[in-house]
Amino acid sequence: AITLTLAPHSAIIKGNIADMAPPSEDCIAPLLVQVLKASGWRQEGNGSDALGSGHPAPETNSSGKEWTAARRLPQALIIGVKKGGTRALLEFLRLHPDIRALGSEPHFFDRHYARGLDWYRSMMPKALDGQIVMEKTPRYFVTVDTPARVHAMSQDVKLIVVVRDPVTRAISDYTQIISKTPGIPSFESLAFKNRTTGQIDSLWSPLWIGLYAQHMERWLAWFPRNQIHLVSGERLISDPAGELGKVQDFLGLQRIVTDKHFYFNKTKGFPCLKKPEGSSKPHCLGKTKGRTHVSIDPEVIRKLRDFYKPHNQRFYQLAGQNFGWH
Ligand SMILES: Nc1ncnc2c1ncn2[C@@H]1O[C@H](COP(=O)(O)OS(=O)(=O)O)[C@@H](OP(=O)(O)O)[C@H]1O
Repeated sequence: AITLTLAPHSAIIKGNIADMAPPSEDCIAPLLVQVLKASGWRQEGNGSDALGSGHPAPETNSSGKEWTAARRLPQALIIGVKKGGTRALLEFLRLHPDIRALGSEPHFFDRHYARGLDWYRSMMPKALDGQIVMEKTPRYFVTVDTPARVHAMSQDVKLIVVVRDPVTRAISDYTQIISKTPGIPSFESLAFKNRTTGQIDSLWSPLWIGLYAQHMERWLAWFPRNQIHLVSGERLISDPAGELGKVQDFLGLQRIVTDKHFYFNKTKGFPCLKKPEGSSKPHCLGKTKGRTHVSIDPEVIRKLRDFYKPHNQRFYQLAGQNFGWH
């Protein structure tokens, strides 16, 4: 819980709201958040959210509105895709004062579902009334049971998917895999069932994850299209503020994260934050984000592009937009 020490002029907050003339309670909740922020209160949850001590009963005023931060289940999830740019999106969204995001990936719906919703809630950062709680676990997008499980938690949850050219995504994925397990077979030998006939192994995880239409259809069996927002991984790099603007609209938030927050770091080759949350120094994502990919035979890339063409077309139709992957 947060202890409030407020100047006398803010005694309004301690009083009985119901007894008071305007400003109305609805005006005061955001006001309180502003007061808290102005007084240096920071959001927690920079990736170190440990298994919490449960969720304390939040204090309420006479009208039942919560004044202290409490742990709540997420109202928005970044469900994928792996290597799409999910970390960048989450870190950029954290700049928004109305978002409280868990820094680590909880993998609740795919790995830890048996621990139950109370466990999941206890993992979340504390949030004030009106703030949106969210987390990202890119594997959710491709795990078969996840849409039904997410739906069982909330029918209204907002879902975000960052998608990226599946060929580039697969190479990015493999680059990470080989960095963790050096000596594994080459990309080429894993991507093909038979290199001579050119038959592709679509069940190899780095390729299978890129079958976006197939995964999207599973989500659409549980959630309406307008509850799923697609972010272009390519535009998240070329125009982060533009993509962030659309995500904030989707979440029903004011556009507070704008081009003022980003600069393009030429050395890194990616957009970075001028001032990330809780810091005054510019900040780029870590070394594992935006790394040099293993080089792949151009002929293999051409074959993969041919393979994905019909899948991408089907995905564009489901998405109602063309992501321009050729
Ligand atoms: N601003 C910024 N800085 C650095 N990297 C950025 C940024 N925006 C998007 N990206 C792209 O994010 C890719 C990693 O995606 P994810 O964070 O989804 O990866 S993971 O699934 O969590 O491992 C990562 O993939 P690689 O380039 O293959 O490393 C980046 O291309």
